[in-house]
Amino acid sequence: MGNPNLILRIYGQLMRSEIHYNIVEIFESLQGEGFNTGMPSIFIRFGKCNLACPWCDTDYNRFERWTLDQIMQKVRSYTAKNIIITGGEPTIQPKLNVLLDQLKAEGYFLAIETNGLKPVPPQIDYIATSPKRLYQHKYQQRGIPFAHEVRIVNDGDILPFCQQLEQQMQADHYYLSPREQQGEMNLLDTIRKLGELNQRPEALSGKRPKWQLSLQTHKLVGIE
Ligand SMILES: Nc1nc2[nH]cc(C(=O)O)c2c(=O)[nH]1
Ligand code: SF4
Ligand SMILES: [Mg+2]
Repeated sequence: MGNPNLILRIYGQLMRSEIHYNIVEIFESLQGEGFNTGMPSIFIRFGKCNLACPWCDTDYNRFERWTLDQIMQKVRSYTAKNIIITGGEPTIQPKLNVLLDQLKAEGYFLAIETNGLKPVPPQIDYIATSPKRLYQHKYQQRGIPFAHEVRIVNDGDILPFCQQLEQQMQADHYYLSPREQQGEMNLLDTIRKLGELNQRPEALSGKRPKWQLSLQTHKLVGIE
């Protein structure tokens, strides 16, 4: 009879080589947004999304099928130790756990960019979430309860949504970002709204968080 451990290992490897992921792109760049702006990072961008925001900047339905080993080889060819799992919406990717286990086993720090409607896998070290005002009703029903940072895009009458999120989501940092549409950024309107949020008596007295500006700096400087 063969060695049962060896058989299990070979079986495990065969199973893993069968797993495919929907990948839009994998690249190395600097985190462009939020608290970790400037951090060298490997971006793994998954296909598909459970929302359809009109100003979305990602062609998330243009993806290819990659095996776990293909992803790992690409990741190992870069130098950064921070991985940003993004999309599309990465939390709806089947078998994400298997890939995250492998990345963790190889010592990577795992950050995620999620719209915050689905639970975040436990392997993730850093959660950045960008809930969407247009789907406000979904966040009232469900939504993750904690994130390291919340980033809201200023796409209209955003203040009630910001206040809703402060109540329902605990976070270390709260950011408002301008919306970019057809190359136009509503920056003046965004800083005015930051002022409104931060001059509320509850914010001034520390009972409500302070909101800060987050820009997509990678677009401003023309990197990926
Ligand atoms: N440089 C850079 N930083 C980013 N942070 C979040 C990104 C995203 O598309 O999720 C992104 C991106 O696409 N590029
Ligand atoms: S949640 Fe993000 S990826 Fe999905 S449609 Fe909205 S902006 Fe695009
Ligand atoms: Mg992007």
